[in-house]
Amino acid sequence: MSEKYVVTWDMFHMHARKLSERLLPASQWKGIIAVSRGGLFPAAVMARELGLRHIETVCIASYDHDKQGELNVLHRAQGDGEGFIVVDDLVDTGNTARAIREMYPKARFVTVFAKPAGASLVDDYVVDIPQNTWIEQPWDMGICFVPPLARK
Ligand SMILES: O=P(O)(O)OC[C@H]1O[C@H](OP(=O)(O)OP(=O)(O)O)[C@H](O)[C@@H]1O
Ligand SMILES: Nc1nc2[nH]cnc2c(=O)[nH]1
Ligand SMILES: [Mg+2]
Repeated sequence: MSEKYVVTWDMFHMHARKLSERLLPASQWKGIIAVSRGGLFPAAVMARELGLRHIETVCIASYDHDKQGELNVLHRAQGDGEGFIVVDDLVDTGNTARAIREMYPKARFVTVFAKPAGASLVDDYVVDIPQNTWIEQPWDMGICFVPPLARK
């Protein structure tokens, strides 16, 4: 990926709240299925905003840092997703989203960020990101010292 898009906690929170707003009224949902691990972050914000307390997970591993391998489903919430919101932090190639759609055909599947290759696979998302751009999520970063420009 040639470009980088840095996401702060504040911005992530704001986007996740916006996504929640579009899922009103909350009474139509039984709960949330978070695509772990990335989806756990928006799921927590959405659960709070929508007053939902039934949270399930589908645990998928595929990326080793920025290289994607085979999808490995370690755990999956039961059912076809009816009445549930399935949330992931982002859709990139769409490989994860395709697997999720097959597992939960009746769920509403949403993400915070979407790149063009996967955008059509989700029912809704908040932020468009170019395909050549790596999204640096706040939970993968830390605050660190930056040396002054005029360092001796
Ligand atoms: O559209 P794709 O190309 O499939 O990529 C999207 C997936 O990649 C990341 O998860 P990852 O597999 O890195 O695991 P993590 O959520 O545990 O960090 C992200 O959270 C999505 O789930
Ligand atoms: N953090 C992060 N994980 C990803 N998994 C697939 N694409 C991305 C991305 O752009 N950023
Ligand atoms: Mg993920």
